[in-house]
Amino acid sequence: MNKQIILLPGDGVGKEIMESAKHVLNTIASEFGHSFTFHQHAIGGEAIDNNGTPLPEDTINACRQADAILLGAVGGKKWDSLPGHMRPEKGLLGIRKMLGLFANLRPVKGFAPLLHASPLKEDVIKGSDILIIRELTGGLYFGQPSERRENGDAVVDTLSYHRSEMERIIDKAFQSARLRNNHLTSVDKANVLESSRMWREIVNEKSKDYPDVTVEHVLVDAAAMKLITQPNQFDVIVTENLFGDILSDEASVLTGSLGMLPSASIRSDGVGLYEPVHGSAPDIAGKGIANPMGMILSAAMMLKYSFGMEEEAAEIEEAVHDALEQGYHTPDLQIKGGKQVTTKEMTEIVVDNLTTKSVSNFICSTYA
Ligand SMILES: NC(=O)C1=CN([C@@H]2O[C@H](COP(=O)(O)OP(=O)(O)OC[C@H]3O[C@@H](n4cnc5c(N)ncnc54)[C@H](O)[C@@H]3O)[C@@H](O)[C@H]2O)C=CC1
Ligand SMILES: CC(C)CC(=O)C(=O)O
Ligand SMILES: [Mg+2]
Repeated sequence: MNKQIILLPGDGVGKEIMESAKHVLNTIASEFGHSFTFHQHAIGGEAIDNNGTPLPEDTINACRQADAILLGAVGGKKWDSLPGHMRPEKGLLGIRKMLGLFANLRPVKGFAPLLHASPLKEDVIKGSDILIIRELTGGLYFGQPSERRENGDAVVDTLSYHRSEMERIIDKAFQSARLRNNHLTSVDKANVLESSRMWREIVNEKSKDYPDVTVEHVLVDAAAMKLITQPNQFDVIVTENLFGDILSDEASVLTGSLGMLPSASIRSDGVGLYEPVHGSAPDIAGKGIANPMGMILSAAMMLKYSFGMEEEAAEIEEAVHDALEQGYHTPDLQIKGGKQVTTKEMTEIVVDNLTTKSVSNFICSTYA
């Protein structure tokens, strides 16, 4: 199966961890007999420097024709004083919007070997397995006007949603809950925001179409607290853009590091952009120590959601699990003992686990 994959490494650690994803995907291709063709394009700060815009035309065109897109991260201090429309983050927001990638799936499932890597108590996080579904192309990040007024002394950002934008993400969340444990938590701020009251109404309307799914409404401030005190209470969480952005970084604490979390940004026809949840991590960029797991697991999500390669995705997840079980970890994971490794070393260990696994599978199937 030949697949055209667009790579958008972006800025900071984005470039370092994209190499990891490529290496893992090349290994999967040779182990499973697939062909992945990579096309690299600029986005974010790098694109501002080279093309004068965070989202060049040729990047947009390439993404439109791709089978799937992998993105590292964008942003950095160098571009922080640019006007809003010229910032690196606008490139990422722009590609999400242009491709209509309205559903951002952020699974938060700790790997057993990392239970003790979280600052939270083991018995609190044990067994937690959450899917955060974040609306990705509406709300405060896109609403207009968004501007300074009165010579800079006043400011407005706009939180705007159309009913249809809420309906499609809420439907997606109910469908996802059906494939898991049939429990949906809708997070909003309906005690204050009109947009949240409309969101809540739609969740209640839609719940009639999914009578097998239990629904709970939780206000976002309480949800932030419950996420780290009773994470086992959650199955699928659905929420709007800003709340989902914040809650997913918070939820990463359950897994030991923000560097562990992958995500898929998809639309209904399976086209998707896959990226780790974290940003360009300027504080560690260039040191070769970024945790590549969130990026590698994003590549696994790509195989599963865009290419239907479930077995290949599962092999990557197992190789990641095995690397952690063998005691390897990048410095962001606060683990006593074990073996601290660099981004490149961690990637090689995952690749080794993948190839060893295939060899032992081959031996098993040949001599069974
Ligand atoms: N999707 C994207 O491209 C995102 C981009 N950003 C941008 O990234 C830049 C930095 O933002 P921050 O607030 O610092 O968030 P960040 O997510 O880049 O970093 C937060 C903390 O997590 C650590 N971290 C993140 N990824 C890691 C990894 N793979 N391995 C080890 N440690 C990791 C960083 O070292 C830092 O201490 C900003 O310009 C921001 O706009 C932020 C979030 C998402
Ligand atoms: C545009 C991004 C920088 C927003 C973000 O933090 C994210 O999508 O996780
Ligand atoms: Mg974020």
